[in-house]
Amino acid sequence: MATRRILVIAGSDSSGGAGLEADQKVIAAHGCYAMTSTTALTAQNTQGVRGIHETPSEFVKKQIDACIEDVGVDVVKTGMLASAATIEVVADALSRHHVAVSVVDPVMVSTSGAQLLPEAAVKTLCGSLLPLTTILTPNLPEAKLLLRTAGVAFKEEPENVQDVIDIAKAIQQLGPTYVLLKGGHLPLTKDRLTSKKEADRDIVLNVLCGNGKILLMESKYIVTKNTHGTGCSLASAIACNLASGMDMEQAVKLANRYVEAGIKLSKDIGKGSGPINHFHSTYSLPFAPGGFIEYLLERDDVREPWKEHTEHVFVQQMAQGTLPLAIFKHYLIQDYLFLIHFSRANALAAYKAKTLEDISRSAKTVMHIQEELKLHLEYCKEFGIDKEEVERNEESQDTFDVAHRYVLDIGQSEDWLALQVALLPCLIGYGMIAKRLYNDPNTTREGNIYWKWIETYVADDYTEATVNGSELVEKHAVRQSASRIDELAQIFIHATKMEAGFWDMGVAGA
Ligand SMILES: Cc1ncc(COP(=O)(O)O)c(N)n1
Repeated sequence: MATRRILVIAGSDSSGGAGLEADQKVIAAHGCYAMTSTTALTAQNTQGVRGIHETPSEFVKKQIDACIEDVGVDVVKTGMLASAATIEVVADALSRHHVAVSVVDPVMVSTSGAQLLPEAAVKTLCGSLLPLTTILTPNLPEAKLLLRTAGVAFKEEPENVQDVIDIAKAIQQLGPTYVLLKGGHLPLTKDRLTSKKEADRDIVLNVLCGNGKILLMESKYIVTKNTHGTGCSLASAIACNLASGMDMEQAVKLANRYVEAGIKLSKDIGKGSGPINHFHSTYSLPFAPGGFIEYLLERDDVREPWKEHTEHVFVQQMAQGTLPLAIFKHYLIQDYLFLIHFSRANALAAYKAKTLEDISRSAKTVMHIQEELKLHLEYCKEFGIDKEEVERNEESQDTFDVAHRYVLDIGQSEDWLALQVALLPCLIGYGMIAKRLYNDPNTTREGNIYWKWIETYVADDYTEATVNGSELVEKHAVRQSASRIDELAQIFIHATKMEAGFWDMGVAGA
């Protein structure tokens, strides 16, 4: 999907819960691209507004033009506009740049009671901006102020649903294509009536009016102090949904649910009315794309088992050439048998893969292992072990048995990626061991009968296989959830311990 660009024209809330700070969080959480034109700075926190520093209107215009003339824009969202002059600038910009969709949150007074738009500017808002607005999102106090300013008669104290609908309709007459009248300031009773009693509050009713239709959206009234910036967040969520191509009803319904969950899942921040949780459905992975394996190896719970696997005494003795030959021979035979099981596991991975590309990759690995097995037999010959002897040997029924059963069990009970991760410690482990020993000046080269083993696993052939396998895992890792990544890490740890166990078996088994 093309990048969806949202230009926010609003004030900054230094405490990050409302204003363009909230807008940008919402936009990021929706996967859209946010640009800003800052109308004012506020010194603000969850308890109140301490000061307002207005941006000169000409500068607001400069920011808008700079963004749209270069990046372009899909939806403009406005919040605190601070002055009549800035409202004129915004209205002029919407016309000049032929902005197709605009979401206007008529911010006038903050929840904490600070005046964010002078009363005198409300007239300008009605006259200049509302006729250009795609959707206006007033709360009830804002709606009343708009109607009073426009000189429209309405029922000041709505008592039931119809009264609220009438207000929404009256606002729509002022020019916006759609009006979303937010009912958070007037929770209704179970019977959809107004009540002065706190205990009767049960339902929040939002009314969407436009396109000749009225849509009533109800949600449960939530008792919470964390509502700072809900209006800003709702309008931004609508802007994102519209930019994504949704129709108005769907955009508003989804945005309502987004904010509702944000209120429910908010954490107390600050001493006053805290912000909603903007990222309740955004789970970021602990690694950048392509960095899954590196992340795994750096994890606290992986480092120790990984070291036990890759720096095992068996490996160190190979490097020094001091590993008893009988132990190595036993290992060679067991490794041959292991490779057969490793092929089976890869064949199972081919079966579990969803695309032909991934099936082919696993099949290629099986073919690769077949070649490796031939080389392995030749290698065995050098140590005086012939094919018959290798095949006469039974698998040891100890750790080794447990090790390949574990991989195959993961393969059967879990998904394709889990199986790939279970195979990973063997695949990349051998490559990393060999590379380290190959580059270590302390490794004995002259006369070391195990030097060839090291060379085998730094050779292009094997390196290619590890790159192939790693890329495959990386490609799929970025599509997982954070909690799944944790589960995969546990599988990796277990499989790594099995690899270390394989070396243990080598040392003990001969
Ligand atoms: C910069 C800025 N913009 C908007 C609001 C309204 O948010 P709320 O109604 O939650 O106080 C605000 N407090 N500050």
